[in-house]
Amino acid sequence: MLLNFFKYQGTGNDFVMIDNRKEFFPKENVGLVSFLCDRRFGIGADGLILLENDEDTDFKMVYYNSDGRQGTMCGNGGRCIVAFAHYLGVVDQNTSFMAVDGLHNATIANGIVSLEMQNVGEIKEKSNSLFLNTGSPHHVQLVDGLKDFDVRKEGAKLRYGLYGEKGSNINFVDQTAEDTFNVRTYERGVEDETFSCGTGVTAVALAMYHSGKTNRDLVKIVTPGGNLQVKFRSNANGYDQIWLTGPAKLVFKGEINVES
Ligand SMILES: N[C@@H](CCC[C@H](N)C(=O)O)C(=O)O
Repeated sequence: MLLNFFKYQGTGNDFVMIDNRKEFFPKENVGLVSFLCDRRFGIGADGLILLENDEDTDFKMVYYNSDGRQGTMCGNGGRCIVAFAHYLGVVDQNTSFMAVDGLHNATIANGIVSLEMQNVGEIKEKSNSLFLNTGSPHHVQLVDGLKDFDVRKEGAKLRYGLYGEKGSNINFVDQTAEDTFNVRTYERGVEDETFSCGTGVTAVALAMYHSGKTNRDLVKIVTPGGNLQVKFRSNANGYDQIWLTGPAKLVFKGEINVES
């Protein structure tokens, strides 16, 4: 059987997109999803996303990590699915859609997507790191020499060692200006460094503000795959009006032979 797909990337975090409004995709087939994400035998991606109908919003986002399992929220994937929905004519410039962590508002203009993230409450402070949930769990740690840091090795150590079977995504950070941070992320479910992680850079911006490293509510993030911005409002309970902004692009589309 030939399966139609679209390939998107948001600051180098790449996704196979499938229009599943007709509900044909076998959603519990872990092997199929990991095959489609495989960079040698399949299309190649950090994750796979289904665009589905939703009763109350413009569409529903169903996200899988490249290991084939459904993941928690994906910020870059959320931005890419807005670009995909716009391409399909499902949405215009403003949209709201449903994801695993709830409702998201978003806007798209000239290939730049801004995505509103869920409010964040507690930020846990540990000895040399912070931990928070921005739709997905994130460990945030400042390091020296980020450029040459072994993100895969050190990320895997913390992902399993500190957070057990359930794990966490692990972000390593270097501050380069009052409002600017370089970030490299080890992603759970990909089990490797990715070029960028949307929920991860959101976590970094909030964690850096929380720990006093910056007093800006608009933080610039540089990832190996490109630049993102995170804007937010601090309130008595944590943070709200959190917006993640950056490019999201269609790379190619095609059809792939899937054994049936
Ligand atoms: N790449 C994503 C993060 C995806 C979630 C993560 N891998 C998990 O399931 O924990 C992003 O852009 O946020």
